[in-house]
Amino acid sequence: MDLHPRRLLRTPAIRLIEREAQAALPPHALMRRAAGAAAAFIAERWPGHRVELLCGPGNNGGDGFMLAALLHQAGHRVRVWALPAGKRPPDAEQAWRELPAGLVQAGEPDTLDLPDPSRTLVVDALFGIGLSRPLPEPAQRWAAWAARQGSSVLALDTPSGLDTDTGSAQPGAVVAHHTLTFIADKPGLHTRAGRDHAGTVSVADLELESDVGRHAGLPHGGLLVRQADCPALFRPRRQDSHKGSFGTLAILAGAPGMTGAALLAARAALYGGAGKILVGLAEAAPLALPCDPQHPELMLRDAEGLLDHAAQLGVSGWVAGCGLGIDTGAQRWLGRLLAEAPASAPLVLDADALVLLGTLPDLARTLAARSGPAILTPHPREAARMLGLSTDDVQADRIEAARELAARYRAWVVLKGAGSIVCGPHGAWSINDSGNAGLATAGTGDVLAGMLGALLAQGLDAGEAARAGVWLHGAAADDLVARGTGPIGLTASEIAPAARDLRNRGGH
Ligand SMILES: NC(=O)C1=CN([C@@H]2O[C@H](COP(=O)(O)OP(=O)(O)OC[C@H]3O[C@@H](n4cnc5c(N)ncnc54)[C@H](OP(=O)(O)O)[C@@H]3O)[C@@H](O)[C@H]2O)[C@@H](O)CC1
Ligand SMILES: [K+]
Repeated sequence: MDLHPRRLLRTPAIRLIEREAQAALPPHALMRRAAGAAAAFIAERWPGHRVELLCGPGNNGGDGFMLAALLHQAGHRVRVWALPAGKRPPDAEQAWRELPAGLVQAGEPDTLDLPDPSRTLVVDALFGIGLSRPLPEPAQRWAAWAARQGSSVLALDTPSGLDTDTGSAQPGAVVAHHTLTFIADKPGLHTRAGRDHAGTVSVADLELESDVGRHAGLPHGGLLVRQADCPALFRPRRQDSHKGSFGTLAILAGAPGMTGAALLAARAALYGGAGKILVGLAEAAPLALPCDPQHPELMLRDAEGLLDHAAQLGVSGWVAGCGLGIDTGAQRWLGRLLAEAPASAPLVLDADALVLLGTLPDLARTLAARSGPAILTPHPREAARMLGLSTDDVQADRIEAARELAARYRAWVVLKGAGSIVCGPHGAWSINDSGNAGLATAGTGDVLAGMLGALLAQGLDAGEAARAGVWLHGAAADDLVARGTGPIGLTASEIAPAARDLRNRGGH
């Protein structure tokens, strides 16, 4: 069930595969496979548990009925709570008819308390990918009841009320600890509210793996980024190497009062393995801070001086924007960077650089016309400003927002937030699987930008660097949380050393 690579499919692709399979297979075969996979999943993880099944009016409810029959046969104590249904679809109707007598309960579960919650599993089979309206009552009440009981909650296909394409959750949507999703994994289980509602996601491919492969193309197919997708992070270094082997990264950042942003990015690049790091602070020489006392390895310059001498200094990659400011100086320096940096030097553009790109069409045109690769790292508000949308519009479909930005700027885009989206200039998208709420603190974006710059300087191509950098950033935060350093009070400065340790250890 732990498929690799983990493909993510949006509903049109899932529905297409479902239709083709329905046409090729005997009636009800697909639902039998779904229920069989769920029964095996439960037998392995919750042997001997009582099972409370909450079943809806459509085929998701049908999965629940078939599962109830299988669990009953296997000796579990099973109760079925069914939402009122008009005319059920044929598969669900068949499953309803096959239910052994005595399993369906009269009344509603939320009038009861479970006698032995730790030995009970609640299965959410209320709604799946067919829910096109707000989650109705009493489903919302049943979802709240399930959460109150303290039992494990397993969602079939998706937590009811969660949009598997976008990760938007309806009010009252089920919060599951585990989701067993059918045919293929789905993007909405991993981004936005999906991360809070779906819990651990496993896939039952219903023996349709090759069909998934055929329908996994754009625009509806993407990938989940996990450790196994980032081998470049863990490649051993050759003994026969020197600092020139790992690139010279230049960082244009840190207006007066924002020097910290520049240092966070630069230190992250250092821990990220860049060979040499130059920081061009957004101020006139002489610098207020000539050296980073904590990391004297970093070479501090003024922005203008760094741009003037970049070629002689052998700069092989750039990060720009962290605390850069948006005044005329910042505009000029970013303009120079976009026009002068050779195509061989990839760029990471973050924070104020994105504000400037969104407000100055000349800069945007210069970027789109560049032949060298660039990675843009907006959070949803920055993405909204660049697209002329509201933040809610961006969040309503994060994948499409990332695709639109990537196409517009002909760049790689990392749309940050729970389940960051990584999208290439031709629209190929993936969703990062690592990270936690501890990252919602000042400076973590600067750290990500520095880490991405370091990976580019070490020769990863832009797509590989974007996926691996975002995964590493989140995975380091996950490691810190596992050690008790967060999520509350996790600081941005702690991420880069944790990421270094993780890489040298060979991963989780
Ligand atoms: N995809 C696959 O390959 C496989 C799919 N399988 C399973 O089927 C699931 C999709 O099933 P599904 O399309 O039937 O929709 P489902 O998500 O169950 O629920 C929405 C339905 O409820 C109806 N509805 C009625 N009253 C309503 C009310 N008051 N409030 C809201 N809705 C109400 C609603 O009617 P509508 O809004 O369209 O009028 C709609 O028809 C899928 O997730 C998976 O679990 C597996 O069996 C095997 C392989
Ligand atoms: K469900």
